[in-house]
Amino acid sequence: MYKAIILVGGPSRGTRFRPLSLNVPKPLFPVAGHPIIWHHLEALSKIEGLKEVLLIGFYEDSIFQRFIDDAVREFPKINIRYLREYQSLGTAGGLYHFRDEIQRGDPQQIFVLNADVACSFPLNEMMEFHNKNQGLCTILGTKVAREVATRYGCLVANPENNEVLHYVEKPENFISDLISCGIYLFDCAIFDEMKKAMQNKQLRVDPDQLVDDKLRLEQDLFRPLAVSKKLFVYVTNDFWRQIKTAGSAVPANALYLEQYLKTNPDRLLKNESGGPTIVGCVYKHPTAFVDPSAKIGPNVTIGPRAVVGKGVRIKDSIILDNVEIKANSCILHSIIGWGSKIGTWARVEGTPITNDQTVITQNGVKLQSITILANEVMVKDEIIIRNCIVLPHKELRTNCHNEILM
Ligand SMILES: Nc1nc2c(ncn2[C@@H]2O[C@H](COP(=O)(O)OP(=O)(O)O[C@H]3O[C@H](CO)[C@@H](O)[C@H](O)[C@@H]3O)[C@@H](O)[C@H]2O)c(=O)[nH]1
Repeated sequence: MYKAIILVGGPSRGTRFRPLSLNVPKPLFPVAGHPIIWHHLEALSKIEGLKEVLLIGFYEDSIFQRFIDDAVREFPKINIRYLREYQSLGTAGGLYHFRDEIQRGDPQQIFVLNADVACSFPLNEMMEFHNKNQGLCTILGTKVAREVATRYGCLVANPENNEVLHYVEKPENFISDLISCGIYLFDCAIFDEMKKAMQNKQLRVDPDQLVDDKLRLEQDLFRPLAVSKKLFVYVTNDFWRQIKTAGSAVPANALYLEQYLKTNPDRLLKNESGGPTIVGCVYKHPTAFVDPSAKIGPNVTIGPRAVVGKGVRIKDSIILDNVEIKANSCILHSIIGWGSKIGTWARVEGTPITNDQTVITQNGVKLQSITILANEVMVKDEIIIRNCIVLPHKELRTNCHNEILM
């Protein structure tokens, strides 16, 4: 029997996801028509013998209830629960705190998944790899561009057997382009290692060292595991990316839509006579309406009850619930928030992003990125909004470029 944990974090961690996280906790933000962590559940549901998924975080208890109610109907073989940390305990702190709950029923192995990633989740392959070596933990790893590697947990592995020789979390200088995807498979003996790590932390009396009560997988567990030759990496060449900023939901959307094309093409819109023109991968919620004269795609998700008018063009964007886009408007590289209204002949445009930007402004200037309208924003007829982040309930009557509109 197997179990899985999704580390969902808490409200204080979603700040880079603003303004969208003002409306919905980041793990529940819809990407490719489903909450971010629904994709984790879908992947976990394909593991034979996986009985329980625990969401661990420090959000209020009620936050995940509706999602869980829907998910248990959709994935009936999995028991899904939320366990709340009384405060942020760190990436291993919650696991350690709830260790009895996690080990109840004696699971053979436990998957631990960061919530804020989009991935093909090659979990069965990880498991096969894990069972062939002598490790306590297998990390899913991937190669990234050298210039961004230091933003992640970096690994140096033995090319013969993929044993991790060296692990450094977000090193100051480049050590490797092989990084941790934040997806792990553990044997239950990891809890003994956590106990040791916790004791070491409590014993540490170096006054110069900033001691807090958090236990972190990356800093407190992986280093000693690498030293004792119990840490391995399974390297994937399939898709993976972080979802940190609000804008990064758009490229994540593209990855999942392209995956649908391979695995569930029926989830995507097709070109049909009398229907809108579809370019590439497009997901539309069944309750949304798109006028047949509109041209949509590639990489577009249209949420529940959205209405897309005549002659509208949408590309590389996420349109959320209850949005109305009036005739002949153009939406490119943008996220249009819940209940927003775009007038006729308007243009809302951002810039496509490649690697996730970690900052929004530089020297007081808004960097080129995805344009984001929060909820209930109104863009008047013929207005152009380019490279902006717009906070909730704004009414935009003049053209705006490169601004954060509060
Ligand atoms: N339950 C809980 N979850 C937490 C806590 N702190 C963080 N998390 C969750 O743990 C995950 C990692 O978050 P961060 O601590 O912000 O780390 P990071 O910058 O995303 O880096 C991590 O992920 C990278 C891959 O995306 C890794 O490369 C890196 O090594 C590290 O694991 C996220 O899903 C976050 O919600 C906590 O105190 N409690």
